[in-house]
Amino acid sequence: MVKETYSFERYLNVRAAFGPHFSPDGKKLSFLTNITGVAEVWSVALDLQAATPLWPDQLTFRGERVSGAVYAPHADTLLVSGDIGGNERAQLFLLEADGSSLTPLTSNLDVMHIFGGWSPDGQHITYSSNERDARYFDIYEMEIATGERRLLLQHNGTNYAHSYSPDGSQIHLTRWLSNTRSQVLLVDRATGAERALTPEPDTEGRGTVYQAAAWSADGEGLYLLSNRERQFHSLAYLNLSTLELRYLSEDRWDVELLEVTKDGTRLAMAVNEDGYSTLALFDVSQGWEQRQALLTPTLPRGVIYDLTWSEDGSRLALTYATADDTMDVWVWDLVAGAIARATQSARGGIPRTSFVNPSLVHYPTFDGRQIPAFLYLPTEQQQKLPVIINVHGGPEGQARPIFDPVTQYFVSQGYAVLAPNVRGSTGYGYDYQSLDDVRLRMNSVADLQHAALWLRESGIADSKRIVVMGGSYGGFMVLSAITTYPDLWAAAVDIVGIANFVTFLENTGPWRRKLRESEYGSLEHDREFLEQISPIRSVDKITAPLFVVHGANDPRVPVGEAEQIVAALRQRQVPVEYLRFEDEGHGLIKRSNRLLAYPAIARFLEQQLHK
Ligand SMILES: CSCC[C@H](NC=O)C(=O)N[C@@H](C)C(=O)O
Repeated sequence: MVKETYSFERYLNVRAAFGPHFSPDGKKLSFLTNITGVAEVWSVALDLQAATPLWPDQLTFRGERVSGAVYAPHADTLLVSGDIGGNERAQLFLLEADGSSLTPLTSNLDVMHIFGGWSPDGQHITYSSNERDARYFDIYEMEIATGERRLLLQHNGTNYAHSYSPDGSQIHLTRWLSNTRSQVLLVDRATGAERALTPEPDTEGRGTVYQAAAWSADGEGLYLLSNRERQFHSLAYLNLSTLELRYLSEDRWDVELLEVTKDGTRLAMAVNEDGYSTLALFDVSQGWEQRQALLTPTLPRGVIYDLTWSEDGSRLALTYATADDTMDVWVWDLVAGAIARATQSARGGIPRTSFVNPSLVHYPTFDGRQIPAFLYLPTEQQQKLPVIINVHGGPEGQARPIFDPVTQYFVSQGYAVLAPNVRGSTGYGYDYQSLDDVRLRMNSVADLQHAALWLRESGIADSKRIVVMGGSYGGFMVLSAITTYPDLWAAAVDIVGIANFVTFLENTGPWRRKLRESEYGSLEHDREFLEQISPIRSVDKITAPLFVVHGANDPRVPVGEAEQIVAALRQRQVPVEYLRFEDEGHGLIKRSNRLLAYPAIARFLEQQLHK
């Protein structure tokens, strides 16, 4: 039987739903979905006994990305965050839960507003913003009824508001010195006094991260995740009186998500085990030592993106995806012991059975390490294939077995796709994540070289048809790979990538420069090294045809990075195609733009690999 193949457009029309939040009465679930081409807020009535979910309602019609929606604690309204044109300058809105109105709460379109949480009485919200100084995030509070806001905590650093204490008197925030050094603090709403709950981050030596804190019901402590003196982020309890941090879980892998019910009796956590998520639920009503493991749903191996409890703690919503099925919102009913798929995102009319799951492989690299990677193989042929090495961004990031329509399309076209977690990736411990820092940068690019060598030696790859593709930091990796190891690649695809570390650090959003210098090196101390390893410096080495995509509004990797590499290559007669999108930022989030870019990339690769 001839295998049915589907156009790229069909794959790019696979929808996704994510970011759930229960209404206070638990009868509705809001979520984000890109059904209309970009993420908007929808809601669905919850009748988990219904054989199929009830029809959802669309609540926002911005035509621009919504990045979050959170119900107020005692009203049928939601706090919605969204930006314009991918510029990440998120604004805050108040949405009536029937979709009848979307009222802007912030109006300065030049600054970022990052929602933290609702006050327990629903009268206020806390958020962080760089309104005072583009380089720094301060903590603000706004009275919803009047729109009046006040600067609660001013600090020349990166402060993110997270939540109010159960009694509403304190706001919990984290302060970030770098990507690996943070601190937990409280700010008193009445006095504005800040109280450090964990030590001020060291500027030297090993960093420590504290994150994802959840209040205990009595407000006496915070459950949180930390890697203090550990390789992996582990569950811990911070006593607010003594400031003692007590680990509650062993660190075999990163605990990546943590949510506690409002009454503090139930705790949900997700663990990232070699890229796959496992869920654990506990009754902690008698304290952690007397915890009781609760029944968890049986789900196929995949990735949990977020967790949220219903007000009464009887249900847990989670966004879940597997490599062979799109992201959707599931609801676990702890009373009924039943799991239900609350959203049913369309798969572009493509049978789920045609999507493939990867295998987790490990390949040897230059220093004897084994690099973990997810390998997707076409079902028919599995040798001497065209291969795409798809490099994740970050570098603090991780390739995981999630649904990616671009990967699935290329596999359906007979490509193998390898998604490596080169050194510097998260998910494998502090030391592994540090193996690419600053002067070690090019070792991670060498891991890409060895991925290509392994694919050739294992017979999977046709050595003349190996492509390297990547976005953001992954785009840097692409450009670095084709300048450093030019003979390996038949073609390359750079999406919002860094071409020049000096101009990138000079021009990236001022609020992120210091944080990113901790990963890459600083303009003050490492300029010469950064110039030396910047791909723009070695454009003369490039022979691989290159496809470049960038968003004009990119606040992270300015579009000038793409312009530089394209201009340089056009002077050298290297085949280069370039798509610049005026209504996008750090990546393509609008389906209309994805429908232009990705089929063009596929045609480009077809041309270059079969010329
Ligand atoms: C974890 S912070 C940076 C993640 C982001 N994603 C893509 O790689 C990013 O912007 N990375 C690069 C470009 C950066 O360091 O700014």
